[in-house]
Amino acid sequence: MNKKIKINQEDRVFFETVAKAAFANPFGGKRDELDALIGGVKAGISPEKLLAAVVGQIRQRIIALKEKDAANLRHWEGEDREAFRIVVLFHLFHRHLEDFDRLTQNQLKSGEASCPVPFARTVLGELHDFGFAEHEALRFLAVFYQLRRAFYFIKNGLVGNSPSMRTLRKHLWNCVFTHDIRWFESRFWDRMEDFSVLLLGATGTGKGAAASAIGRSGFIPFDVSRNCFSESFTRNFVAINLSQFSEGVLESELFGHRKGAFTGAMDNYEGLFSRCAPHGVIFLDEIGDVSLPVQIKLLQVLQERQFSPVGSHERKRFSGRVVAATNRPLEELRREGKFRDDFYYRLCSDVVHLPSLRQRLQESPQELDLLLTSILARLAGNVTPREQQLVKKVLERDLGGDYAWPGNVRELEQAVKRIIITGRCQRPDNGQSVKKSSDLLVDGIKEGNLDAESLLAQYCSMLYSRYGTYEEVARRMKLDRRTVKKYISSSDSNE
Ligand SMILES: Nc1ncnc2c1ncn2[C@@H]1O[C@H](COP(=O)(O)OP(=O)(O)OP(=O)(O)O)[C@@H](O)[C@H]1O
Repeated sequence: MNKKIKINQEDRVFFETVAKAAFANPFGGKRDELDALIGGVKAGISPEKLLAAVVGQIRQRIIALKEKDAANLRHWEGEDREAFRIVVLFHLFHRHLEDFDRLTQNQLKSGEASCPVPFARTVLGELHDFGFAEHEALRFLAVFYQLRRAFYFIKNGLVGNSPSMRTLRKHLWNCVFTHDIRWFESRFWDRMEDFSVLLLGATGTGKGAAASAIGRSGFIPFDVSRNCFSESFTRNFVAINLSQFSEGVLESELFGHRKGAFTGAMDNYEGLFSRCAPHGVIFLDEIGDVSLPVQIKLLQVLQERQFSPVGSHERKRFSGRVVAATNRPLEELRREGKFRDDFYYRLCSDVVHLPSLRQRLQESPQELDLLLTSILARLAGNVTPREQQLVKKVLERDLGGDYAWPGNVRELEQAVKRIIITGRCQRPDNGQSVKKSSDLLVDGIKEGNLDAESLLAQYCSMLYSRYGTYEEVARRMKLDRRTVKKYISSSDSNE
């Protein structure tokens, strides 16, 4: 008969602390404190030293258990078994952090084809030696990869350390793993598809970046026969900007069509829902711009998990997750009957609010430095602190410290590009631009050289620079918002 191990009080306290750390949100405030307790070091030391201390402490306990021939699940029972199981998982995950990071980076470079996982056999072998069944070992290998990937993309995809950004990261982590990772591990690891996420926030606040972090962090099973994960995470995220398509084209883009379904349908076409991998994420951007008939079709997909390509009765299954975003006031649209309540409730298992850049800068002046470092690194490779300070000074000189950044991070990116090219950036002046666009319009009318399209486009632009939103222009002109947006974009590109 197997001997059963009982842990002493000191080990029990240690194991409990490890369990708390294992289940804590890594973007929450508590995790570092718990790691410091496990590692027996002071909080606030560098992340690398903290990790080394944690791994070292746990390794010592595991070695001691191995010496007593007790480092296998079969020797444990009840609560002690659960505590030992968590310590082993925590230990193995942290031992292979660098392997998983390398895999993520390789996968980013190689794109669509899933990369080989040279260390997979080692991890599976270690899990087996600690007493995990084969199917559990395979699942934990996939969960380890998912945890590390999610950490990577949530940390690096969204720059900023203000309190509202920290809250956002914590929230995104919960979108991927639920608020209690124990639930995730035991029940939801392959069932997150039923939890749609709605991202709300002004233009340029990073809704696309947040969606991509969630989309690249899904569970992907490991395929032993190919020694790789069944999909590349780059294939697991497919995005569409719904406001770019007219209603007819949009249905084909989403659901695909069959050859001959309409004039011009020369071949079968696979839509976005067919292209989404089984555990993948579809990002429906600008969901607030979608017409009521398309809302009904999307609602059906979310409810029944089935859809038909245009011109076909074939029922296809969709087993991915939906993340949607809009910068439009959904409450207002719902009140006006332009956004269906049933569709809204299907979309919002979780609603994530993206903070404005203005709020972030008010909370933490350091935010601007962090964003500038990241934007400049993306545009110019490594820049010196002095060069970064020059850019910052121009921003302050030309825009002033109180600038509201209505276009948020996207506007900041454009301002930095302008500074690189021209050495300055301009504060948009509504008064001047109204005059400029109205002058252009009047000149065109006087000269009699405007066709109907340009007349409408310039008038829309003039109203837009006066009132600032597509909605208001659409209301005044009694036009649909999408049409207004199209006219304004065409007028901007002709300037
Ligand atoms: N926190 C952030 N850190 C780094 N880059 C960011 C952040 N937020 C936004 N960006 C960058 O700003 C640009 C705009 O972001 P994104 O497209 O995600 O905004 P959005 O909220 O989806 O805008 P829209 O509503 O207009 O579609 C992108 O280049 C993105 O990488």
